[in-house]
Amino acid sequence: MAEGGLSVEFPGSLKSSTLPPPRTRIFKIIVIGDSGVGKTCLTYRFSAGKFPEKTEATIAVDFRERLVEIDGENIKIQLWDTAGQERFRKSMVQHYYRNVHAVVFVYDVTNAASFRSLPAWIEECKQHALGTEVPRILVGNKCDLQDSIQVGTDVAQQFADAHSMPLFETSAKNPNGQGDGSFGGGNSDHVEAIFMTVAHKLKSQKPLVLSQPPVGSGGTINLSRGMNGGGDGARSWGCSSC
Ligand SMILES: Nc1nc2c(ncn2[C@@H]2O[C@H](COP(=O)(O)OP(=O)(O)OP(=O)(O)O)[C@@H](O)[C@H]2O)c(=O)[nH]1
Ligand SMILES: [Mg+2]
Repeated sequence: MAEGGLSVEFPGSLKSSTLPPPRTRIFKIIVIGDSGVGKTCLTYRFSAGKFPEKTEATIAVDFRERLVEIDGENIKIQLWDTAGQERFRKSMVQHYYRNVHAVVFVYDVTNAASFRSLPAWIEECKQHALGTEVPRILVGNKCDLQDSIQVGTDVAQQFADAHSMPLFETSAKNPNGQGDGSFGGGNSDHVEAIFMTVAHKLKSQKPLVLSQPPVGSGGTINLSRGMNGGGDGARSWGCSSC
């Protein structure tokens, strides 16, 4: 048997064929929001399992990936960590929004201006033909800075409801809520739970049409929703604010 493959005998045939290993679906999730809200830290936290010691403003985009298994299926979660600064975004914006499966909007709970910017980020998505059929979530980051909070949960929840998005409040730095237990879901890794929730949502969406990767694409699979797919809107997948 070829490595990683599966050898099968077809009835009536003397030849055996080698099937490729099962394909790994890729979910492309873009993470957007003002500069400094913590997009790089959140995506790094999910992919590397820790808070980065030092970050610099992202230029254009960084990719972070993690392979997860959901209900026995291998899924690659591909996070597109985009630049918040306009001057670093210009050349790449078109690429961010191509074949996106989900959008994560991030604001900083200690920075009201980053919350006020959210309508502009939502508008940018609309302009790139991303409608409500694409799952979207709202993340308020830096909840560990309890003494500096400028955006309360109530106002954030109202905004999330108005835009049919689940709200998560978390901290890339202290994702377990250690210290005060007021956020973060006990002992579980909250940042992990956020991205896994999105992946579960994407996996449950039906129908998903797998298209063959172009020759030489290195096995990348494009997913597109069928005509009737994803029509339930974000609200139907529940609010997980915490
Ligand atoms: N206290 C605290 N600081 C955080 C948290 N997340 C990020 N930071 C800090 O916020 C600053 C900006 O974080 P980044 O992740 O680089 O921000 P960004 O959104 O990627 O910024 P751009 O790349 O410019 O768009 C860094 O100094 C981080 O250490 C958090 O949850 N808590
Ligand atoms: Mg960044």
